[in-house]
Amino acid sequence: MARVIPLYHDFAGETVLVFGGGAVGSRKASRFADEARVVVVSPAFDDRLADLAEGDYGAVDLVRAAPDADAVRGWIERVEPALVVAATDDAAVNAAAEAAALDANALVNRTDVSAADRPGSRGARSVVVPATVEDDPVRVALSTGGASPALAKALRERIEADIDGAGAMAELSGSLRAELKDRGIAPEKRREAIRRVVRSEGVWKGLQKGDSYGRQEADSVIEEVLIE
Ligand SMILES: C[C@@]1(CC(=O)O)c2cc3[nH]c(cc4nc(cc5[nH]c(cc(n2)[C@H]1CCC(=O)O)[C@@](C)(CC(=O)O)[C@@H]5CCC(=O)O)C(CC(=O)O)=C4CCC(=O)O)c(CCC(=O)O)c3CC(=O)O
Ligand SMILES: NC(=O)C1=CN([C@@H]2O[C@H](COP(=O)(O)OP(=O)(O)OC[C@H]3O[C@@H](n4cnc5c(N)ncnc54)[C@H](O)[C@@H]3O)[C@@H](O)[C@H]2O)C=CC1
Repeated sequence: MARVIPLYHDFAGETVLVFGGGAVGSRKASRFADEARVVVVSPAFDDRLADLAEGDYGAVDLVRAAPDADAVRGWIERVEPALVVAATDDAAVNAAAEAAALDANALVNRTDVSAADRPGSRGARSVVVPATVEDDPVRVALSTGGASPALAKALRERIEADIDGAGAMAELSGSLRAELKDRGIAPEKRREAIRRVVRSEGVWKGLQKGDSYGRQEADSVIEEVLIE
């Protein structure tokens, strides 16, 4: 089975080009609409895509066309995407989109190929879209190596509850880290203080009540570390 490593990409100012406007193409388009300009090329569009184009998720361009395997290359050259998503129900078109994307130095997400169909390396620019959980600025990416997307979804739903409040914890511990540095606290003490804050049940519970409660709890955890 292909081993894949999760990396995080910044697509601001970039374009994601999706071939295929069905159930899968529209899920991918909505996934990327907050992160990038999205163009969907397809002869027909899922209802969800029409809602997305009208909604406030950012502008998704819907282009009505059914390029054949030869014509997808021209679309990629014109649109210059950072990522191509091959999500049509035509395997030859998806394969052509993958090849043309790689030739154009773009990333490619092939939605119709399982890990079992890809023995050996898939190449570093052939990417898997993980299930993601977000509590800004915290992001969890989850993959089953392509073995079971349904499991990726189920695990994502479990983790959603686990990381509730992680965004606030990231903000709080990030600013405490800067403050301890400014106060000239020695590096080892600083690290120990932050390590204890992010593991403190009291701070997590405090953050659920509000940022200032979390802050108070964190301050007492830190004072304990500093007098040790
Ligand atoms: C390889 C990969 C390529 C890629 O698309 O990137 C891929 C491929 C395929 N998916 C298939 C099926 C389903 N995919 C989902 C759902 C998701 N699929 C996603 C990713 C991936 N899917 C990549 C691997 C991810 C990993 O490593 O785990 C998620 C995580 C992200 C996203 O797509 O946004 C998103 C959940 C998002 C969320 O909810 O958080 C469901 C569940 C549902 O719809 O309820 C089903 C039906 C149940 C099932 O079959 O498991 C099929 C069979 C098609 C057929 O029937 O022939 C193939 C093709 C094949 O395997 O051959
Ligand atoms: N990655 C994933 O999570 C999943 C992947 N799949 C695979 O993804 C593919 C698409 O699945 P669905 O969206 O459910 O199928 P679908 O049939 O709902 O959508 C396919 C879309 O591709 C469009 N299309 C056909 N020819 C085209 C062309 N030449 N250029 C551009 N668009 C074209 C169709 O008009 C349609 O809108 C299938 O091959 C399936 O095996 C299926 C389920 C989940």
